[in-house]
Amino acid sequence: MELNESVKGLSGIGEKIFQTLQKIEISTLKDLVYHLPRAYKDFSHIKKIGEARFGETAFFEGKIVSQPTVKRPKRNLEITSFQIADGTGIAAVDIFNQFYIKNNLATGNTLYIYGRLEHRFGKVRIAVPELYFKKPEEAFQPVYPLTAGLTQNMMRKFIREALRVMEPVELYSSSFLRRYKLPGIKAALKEVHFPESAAHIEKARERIVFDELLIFNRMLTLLGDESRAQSCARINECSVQEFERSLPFELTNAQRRVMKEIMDDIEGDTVMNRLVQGDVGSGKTVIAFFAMYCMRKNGYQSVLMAPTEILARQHYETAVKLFPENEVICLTGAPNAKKKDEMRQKISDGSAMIIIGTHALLYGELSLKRPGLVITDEQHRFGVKQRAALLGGRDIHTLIMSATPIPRTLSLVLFGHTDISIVDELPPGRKEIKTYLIHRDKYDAMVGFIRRELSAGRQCYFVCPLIEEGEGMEAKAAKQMLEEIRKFYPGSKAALIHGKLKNAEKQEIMDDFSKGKIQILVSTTVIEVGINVPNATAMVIMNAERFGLAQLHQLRGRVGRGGFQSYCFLVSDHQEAYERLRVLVRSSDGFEIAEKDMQLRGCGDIIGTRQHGVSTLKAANLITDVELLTETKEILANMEKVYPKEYQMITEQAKRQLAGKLLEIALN
Ligand SMILES: Nc1ncnc2c1ncn2[C@@H]1O[C@H](COP(=O)(O)OP(=O)(O)OP(=O)(O)O)[C@@H](O)[C@H]1O
Repeated sequence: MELNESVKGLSGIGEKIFQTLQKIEISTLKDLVYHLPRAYKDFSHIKKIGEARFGETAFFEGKIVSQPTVKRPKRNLEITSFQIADGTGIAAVDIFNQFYIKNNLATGNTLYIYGRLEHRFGKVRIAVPELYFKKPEEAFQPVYPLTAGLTQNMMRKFIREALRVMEPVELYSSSFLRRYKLPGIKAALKEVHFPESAAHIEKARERIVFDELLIFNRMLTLLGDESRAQSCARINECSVQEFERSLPFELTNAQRRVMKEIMDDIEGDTVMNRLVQGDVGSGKTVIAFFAMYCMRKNGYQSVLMAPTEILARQHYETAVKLFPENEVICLTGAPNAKKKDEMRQKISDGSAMIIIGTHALLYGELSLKRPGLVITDEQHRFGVKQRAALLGGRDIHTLIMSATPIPRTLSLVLFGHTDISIVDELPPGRKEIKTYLIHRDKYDAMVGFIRRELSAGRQCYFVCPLIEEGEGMEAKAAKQMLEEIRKFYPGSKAALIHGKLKNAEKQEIMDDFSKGKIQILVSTTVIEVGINVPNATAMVIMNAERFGLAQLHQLRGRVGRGGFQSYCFLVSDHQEAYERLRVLVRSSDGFEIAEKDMQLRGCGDIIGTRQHGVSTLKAANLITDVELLTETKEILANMEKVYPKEYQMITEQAKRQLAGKLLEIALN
């Protein structure tokens, strides 16, 4: 069978199981054999009770030394207890409701138990025990990520069967495999699922990660490597000093440096392709506006693509302060058809110089008279070239703004073909945001503290997390929060903003909040990126344990944007999350926090990868596999010459995955 055939052809997979498998993104044989174990049970080594550490999960062998006793503390619950000994120690074992096993237990029988050794209530015990009457044949048993309706046994059976009937495609020649000390793909897939030894697992996983990262690197070069086009825009008249005179503040040195870098780019002969990274509140927006200012000064139009409508509006408000109002256009909300036509007209006849909108609105709709620059955010960079082309040609400058700090080692790989500017300085007068972990006992004190902030004229945010069960629930939780808050602070005006509201409603609430007509904004995470209300000084994040650190840092960055001392309260009753959350209490450095977050949770959320582009990585972790990431990047650099056939194969794979991604983005 072929790799991309449906798993439906496998024995045991009918329509119902097929649908269940799809929930964990398995439709084809390829998906199935690349559904890798998240752990292995190690049966290769029998651990002695006397030698295992408490807390260690291991495989034990012992004889039953006490007559099993049965208790029924509740209806439907039966606990069978006994002890085993192996010459080095004795451990107690409890099993629940496993009637079949219970009947086979007798003093003197030998048992194999896989479980966690614990010391509780004065006794050594084996917790979560799995009992075997015979030693399992395999040395390691894979443990797969599952969903309801699937069992480990089923997965093992399906994967074994898939490996038997299909022939994986080998991307490399034997000399390539020898050169990089890699096992063949067939062996690697077999070993990653049904390994003979720990060393085999490591080798097999490395091969699979190697492929993923090589293809990933190729995807990045495909996105970035077309030799830089000649720039169409002739820019020679712009000055940082002159721009600065139109601002209400002095620029920081970092801002000036980055603006200078942009100027050098756009005054050159080839198009700019630059990423601006900076921590929350470091003042990236003004840098974007400087680039637009240069374009306008030289008669070219700029397009600013914002990730949300609220942000597009906010940028519009800033833009009209810096540019003549009739030259700025904001394509958000649903202006009536006549207005829309007028806007299109102004864009195509060149009287609109600054065009702001969301990605969706700007996609494929416009024809610009003199396009010069497209500014987008980091999450939407995949496909930005395609969009630039739609807006009028590939010789347009692009500037990418990153709202998420990405650790340097990683950004060098991810953005290897993009120039990077870092805004590594905050505007003067910013005070560190004081961050506290709030347990239920302290909640009232926090409520009182915020009351004082409100009476001093400040504003605050209360953020409720997205609740898994669906958006309806999310809105409900936030609504309850709003009621509660109105009771807490009867003298202040509070409003609720969430994703289900109409854009015009959202906009009105945001406007009222930024003008100070509303003092308390209760919100789901719609406020996450970019919102800028300098008078807001307190950020309360409910159920903080549900958020990633990088996301919390972004949320926290909504306060502390003016000169006032600001506060962030992470409300959580989940003590087990405190260690992770303390990273935020200790650090205000977005780069450090992002790195920690990636180590703890993988990279998905950080670079917006789950939705946008890198979800092709299943086995690889961009932080822990960073060495292999760099190595594959180096291999790729010479591969076309030395291993042209392999290069071809990798390129095809990369193109196929990229096409899928771009389609996904276009449809979003
Ligand atoms: N040099 C400066 N001096 C004083 N204030 C500044 C300076 N640069 C920017 N600001 C102000 O700092 C605030 C934050 O700037 P901006 O919104 O550009 O941050 P950002 O880097 O985009 O942050 P985020 O990623 O959180 O959206 C704004 O109110 C802006 O007007």
